[in-house]
Amino acid sequence: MTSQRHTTQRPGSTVVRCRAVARRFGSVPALTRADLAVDEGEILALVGENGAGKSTLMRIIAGEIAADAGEVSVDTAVGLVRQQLSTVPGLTVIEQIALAAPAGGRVDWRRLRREVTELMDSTGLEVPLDTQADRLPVSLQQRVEILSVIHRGARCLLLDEPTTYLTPHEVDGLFEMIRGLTPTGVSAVFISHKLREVAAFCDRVSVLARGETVATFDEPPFDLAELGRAMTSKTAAVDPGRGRSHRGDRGRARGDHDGTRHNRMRLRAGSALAVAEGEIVGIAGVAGNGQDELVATLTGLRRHGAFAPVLLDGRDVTSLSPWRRRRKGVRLVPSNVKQAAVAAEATLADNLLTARVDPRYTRRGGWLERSEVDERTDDCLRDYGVVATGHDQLAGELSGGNLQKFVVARELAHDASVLIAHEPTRGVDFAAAAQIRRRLDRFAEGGGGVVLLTSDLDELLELSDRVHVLYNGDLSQSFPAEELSVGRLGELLGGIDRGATA
Ligand SMILES: Nc1ncnc2c1ncn2[C@@H]1O[C@H](COP(=O)(O)OP(=O)(O)OP(=O)(O)O)[C@@H](O)[C@H]1O
Repeated sequence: MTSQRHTTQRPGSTVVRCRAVARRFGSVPALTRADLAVDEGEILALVGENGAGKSTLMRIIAGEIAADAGEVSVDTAVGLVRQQLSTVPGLTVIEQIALAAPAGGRVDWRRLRREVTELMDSTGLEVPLDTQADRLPVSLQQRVEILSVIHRGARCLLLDEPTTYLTPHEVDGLFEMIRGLTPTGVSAVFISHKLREVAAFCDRVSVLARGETVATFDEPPFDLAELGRAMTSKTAAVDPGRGRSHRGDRGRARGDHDGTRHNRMRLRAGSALAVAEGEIVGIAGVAGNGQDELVATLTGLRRHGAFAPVLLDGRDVTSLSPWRRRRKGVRLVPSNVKQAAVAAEATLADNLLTARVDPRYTRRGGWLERSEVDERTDDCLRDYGVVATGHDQLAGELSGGNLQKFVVARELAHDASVLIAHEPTRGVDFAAAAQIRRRLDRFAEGGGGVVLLTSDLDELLELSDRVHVLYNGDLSQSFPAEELSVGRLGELLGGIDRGATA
């Protein structure tokens, strides 16, 4: 497809320009012909399916990696907020920001603190400056990165999915702040899979598909359907099964196993949370209200008294290690897949192997059946449409969304009985998100139990049978999902009228 660009006269000079940029990683062509122009004072959205090359283009503009071909000119100070967090273990937030600050002699801590406090006031992005950054929930770590880049004096912000961990309120705050800066000539490139955010906040949209710029939309309002079509224009047909499933229909299908809902398999935290076979139990809550603690307690990573004991199949498994729980079928999609679910330097096949306990992988005598592992890995990649070269590719080389799909595939593969899914569609494009939702649904229909923690309220209501609200470390009673709406959930999330806590 030829690149389409409808130019209009815009004020402000162009501060970043890329023409016909190409870049390969080994045999993988990440970019084939990317064009991009960012003008002073504008917010440009960069959209595209998982693996389209968005992050690669940002890394080239930021000077982290070089292009193989094409022209790149950058006439301003750019600051990249990466998809993957770069929190340095052991440092406090203010130390982390000092580390990223422009070099030059000793740090004037007083001044730094004053500047960052002012920045927090003006952006509404609050963080505790004296807390160790790696102990903060990922949502706050993301805020630290954004503050750090702005504090460093970047005039063109390259924001690679900066809103994945932010609440809608924080997203509003972030854009209000950037809008406040644009009259002074600051510009931003904003990568997001949430087209609603793109439509609400951006001046222009550039679309990448399979490494090539296929369209640029210059005038809001943007036609989201047309945007979606441009994004998928170079890939196979979008899955026709996309769209909402209906809880009622699904419930009936599940009940039809044999007319009853089995309680054979249960995971239970205290008396509050119980997940039966065939059930998806949603946990709603603003990040930082105890989600990480709940997930850690359910999976055995840590024990938080408020949620223990944990029962599986009616037996107390509170003292079982995460590994032994895995052997009993408890699986996890963590909220930060890249850091917590894979070894980036290992191949996908090795990542499948180390995460699973499967007798099929060993011959008699304990020898590893390598070809079986490789085949299973390729099955996962194929089933979930993961863009990868094959089982031998290193996990760290996958794009963010493709890695997410791989981890969901791995965790849901055979022998899973309970899945703890924490933001399972984070960072994936809309077609892949719909596919992951269908897989969760199908897993439940097949008798699995799912604990779903997601900040996407539509997703929560679409998938869950019942919903608990987590607020300030307390789980509410559960509400049947069909009695809830996004508006009602919003009230519950804010702690208004939460119903009795269990
Ligand atoms: N360091 C690397 N080594 C090998 N392949 C890579 C590397 N970085 C990126 N790729 C590949 O380049 C392609 C583009 O990746 P990129 O991360 O730019 O996509 P993206 O559009 O940002 O995707 P997402 O929306 O999933 O974040 C992918 O196929 C990816 O696997």
